[in-house]
Amino acid sequence: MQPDPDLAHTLATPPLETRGVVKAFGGLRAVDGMSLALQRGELLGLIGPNGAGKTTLFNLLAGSLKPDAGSILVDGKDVTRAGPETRIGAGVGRTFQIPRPFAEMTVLENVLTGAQRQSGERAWLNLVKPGRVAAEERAAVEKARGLLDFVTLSKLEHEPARVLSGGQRKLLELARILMADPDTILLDEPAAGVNPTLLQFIVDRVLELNAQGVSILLIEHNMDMVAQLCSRVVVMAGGRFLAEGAPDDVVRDPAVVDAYLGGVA
Ligand SMILES: Nc1ncnc2c1ncn2[C@@H]1O[C@H](COP(=O)(O)OP(=O)(O)OP(=O)(O)O)[C@@H](O)[C@H]1O
Repeated sequence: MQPDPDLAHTLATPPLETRGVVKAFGGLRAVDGMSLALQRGELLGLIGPNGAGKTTLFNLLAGSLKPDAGSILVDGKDVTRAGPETRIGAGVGRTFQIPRPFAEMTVLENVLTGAQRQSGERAWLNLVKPGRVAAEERAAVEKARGLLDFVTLSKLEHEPARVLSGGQRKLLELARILMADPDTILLDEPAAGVNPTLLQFIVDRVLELNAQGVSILLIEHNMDMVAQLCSRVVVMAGGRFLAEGAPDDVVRDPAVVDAYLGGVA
């Protein structure tokens, strides 16, 4: 059988890439010419000391910030000027270091907010084709329930999100972004503030998503978790690329050790 050139091209194109991206806040270059490519199906770690620019880079990748220079590509297409909705539509999902669910909405309703725009939001269609809208809503609820099952929050579906612990909020957020069927996920510190049992569960879910083919970029300070999940990590310091390699190797790299001790700023 002949190899499919389109498929080969798709597989070789990084799902997410930055080229020379710069973002300054006043005089501070939080991200300073950063280039990075996530490979398809990869689970890549992004580490670096506090203030290295990791979260700012995530905000640029997710479209909530626009870079001052450089470009951002999703599946090889330039999305530098596109907003967050377009990035979600292009298959990029993002979680936050501190998730903020809608506290008074139920757990199930929170997951449903991750669904992409549906016919029901178009009032005219609701009037002329109410059956189609109702069927879409039923399908969305079914999908949301399946995702709550995946993150083991099913028993809490009718509870308001405010009752959830910090770790459960992270799982809820994961379920919410999965509603949009992302090909690529940006995970911002999934381990922070999570108890060890839940942490292992989150690790397992992340591995399962990756095994299903989802490409993942992970910011994490917990190096045990990074070592469990990632075969490659990129180190940022002072807004710039500092090093990359296997987790065990980069933590021994003198430049990386120096950056964590405050040598690079
Ligand atoms: N909105 C903003 N306005 C001004 N400065 C900002 C803003 N966001 C981030 N910064 C600054 O940019 C730098 C990079 O911050 P960023 O949060 O991206 O780092 P980080 O690597 O994610 O750090 P941490 O590991 O502590 O979360 C820091 O000096 C921070 O104070």
